[in-house]
Amino acid sequence: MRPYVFVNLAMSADGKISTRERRQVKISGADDFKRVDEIKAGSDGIMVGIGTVMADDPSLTVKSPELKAARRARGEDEHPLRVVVDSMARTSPDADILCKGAGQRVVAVSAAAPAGRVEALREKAEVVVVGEKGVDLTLLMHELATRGVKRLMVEGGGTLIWGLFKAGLVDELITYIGSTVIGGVDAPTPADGEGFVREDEFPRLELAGVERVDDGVLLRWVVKKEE
Ligand SMILES: NC(=O)c1ccc[n+]([C@@H]2O[C@H](COP(=O)([O-])OP(=O)(O)OC[C@H]3O[C@@H](n4cnc5c(N)ncnc54)[C@H](O)[C@@H]3O)[C@@H](O)[C@H]2O)c1
Ligand SMILES: Nc1nc(=O)c(N)c(NC[C@H](O)[C@H](O)[C@H](O)COP(=O)(O)O)[nH]1
Repeated sequence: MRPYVFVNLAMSADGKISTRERRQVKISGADDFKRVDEIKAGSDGIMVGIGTVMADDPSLTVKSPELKAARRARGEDEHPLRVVVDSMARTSPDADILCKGAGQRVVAVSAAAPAGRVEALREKAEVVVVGEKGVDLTLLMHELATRGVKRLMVEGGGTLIWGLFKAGLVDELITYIGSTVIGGVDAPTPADGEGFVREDEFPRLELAGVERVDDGVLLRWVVKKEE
């Protein structure tokens, strides 16, 4: 049992999700940011890796007052459960994702995480220990499902997204391609990590949607399940 997992990201026309210095770049236009807020508000959980927390310090909160009111009217927290995948418990207890906005947080760590840092995080979030060195994403998904997460939005970054594909945990990939060029051989891309090598490892996608949004293109793929 696991949540339905959909990845939502923005990348430049040349396939980068931020600069080589991992500084966040505004790739989405106003309409796409509005769309992102809507799908965030329709999710039970939203997940990022520690690399994204260190680079962007995102709060991952729902921005629209109407969408927050609608969540409250459904008896839900204003913001989805926020999840950080963070093997070594490097998330700062002062991070926006742990401090901004009401709602539940889970920080997923590995058994190798230093006890002191884990304890410091317990003040601000539920800490879930899954995995020996890295976070066991399959076990984490089961943990999130037991907490009522049915629809999980994954924002990134590239290392986490590849890890989720590698574990066969992605159901849908939504990519916004914005009208800018970032460049940089070391700039992050939507799927970083080790990467697949053999063609028979490549996840196969079925194109489910193509839409012009702002000055870019929104592509939606459904991940084909292994026969
Ligand atoms: N444009 C976008 O839509 C978008 C969205 C999110 C992040 N970003 C960018 O992505 C960059 C961060 O990406 P990143 O790759 O450095 O870090 P990340 O956010 O993907 O976090 C990866 C880290 O998570 C931890 N982790 C633990 N278990 C793991 C597992 N099983 N699989 C994978 N990771 C695991 C590891 O410490 C790993 O280094 C930033 O520059 C940020 O701006 C862009
Ligand atoms: N959809 C999208 N378009 C972009 O142009 C861009 N740069 C991101 N980047 C993802 C980033 O990690 C978080 O979405 C923001 O950091 C949100 O942060 P807040 O919740 O507003 O604090 N995402």
